[in-house]
Amino acid sequence: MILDVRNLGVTARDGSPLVSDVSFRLDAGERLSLIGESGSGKSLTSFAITGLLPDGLTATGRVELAGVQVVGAKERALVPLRGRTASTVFQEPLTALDPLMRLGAQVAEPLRRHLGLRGAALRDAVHTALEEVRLPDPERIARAYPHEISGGQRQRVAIAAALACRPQLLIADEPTTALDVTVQADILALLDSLVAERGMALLFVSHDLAVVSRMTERALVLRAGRVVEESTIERILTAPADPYTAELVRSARELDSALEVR
Ligand SMILES: Nc1ncnc2c1ncn2[C@@H]1O[C@H](COP(=O)(O)OP(=O)(O)OP(=O)(O)O)[C@@H](O)[C@H]1O
Repeated sequence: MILDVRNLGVTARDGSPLVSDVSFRLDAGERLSLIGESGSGKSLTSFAITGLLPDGLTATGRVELAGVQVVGAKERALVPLRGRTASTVFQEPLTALDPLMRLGAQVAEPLRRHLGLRGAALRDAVHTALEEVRLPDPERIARAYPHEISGGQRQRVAIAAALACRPQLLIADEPTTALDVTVQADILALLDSLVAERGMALLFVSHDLAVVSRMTERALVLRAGRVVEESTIERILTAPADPYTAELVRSARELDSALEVR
């Protein structure tokens, strides 16, 4: 098992609960989505897995990542896991990328830190990482700054950096929400094939049922920081057990049919 989350809680500075009693497991190579409306606790749950909660928030319960208990761990114990055991791809690639640093140097950073690569070996590994996310002209991209390439290309670079050290778990937090729809489909296809080729586990965070059904077969539905349902996507779409899930499905279908009549 790569990830075992048991009774995870996240509390705010004033003690109010933001996430409560969330439990799930992921085996090596397994995929799961976290779905729910805005504010339901999807991102906080995914941040807690690598110990990256925003300042002032506290996690309780257990998160075992490749056997390491993350909740309460010292930062020193978590740094070797991030980018190596588990990596996160965020909604907005600019949060992961430094605007003032050449893209090649940013992809190089995890390769240097975790794998100790230097010189020509490092350059080759950066080139390979950029090629693997199907970026044309990796040499040019490596020399460019984030603002010099498109949003879709930036997300590809962020994915290259996240996957450069071959993590066992990829956490994708709304990875296509900030992108144009046409680019969205390409990025989803890329993630899907990389996860499959490398046998990675995937935790896919999204509010969009259409996107989720493209990426995973199972989902955990969150509402107000609690799990309301864990089921196959098929079951969620056809026979949602919880009234809230039914509502999510209904509004997704409404959106769909609104598009069809145009
Ligand atoms: N740094 C913070 N301090 C206090 N409350 C926070 C903080 N970050 C998030 N929250 C609150 O925690 C709850 C869960 O937030 P979270 O970001 O996990 O939701 P989400 O389901 O990912 O939604 P979205 O898709 O909008 O990001 C929300 O009510 C949010 O306002």
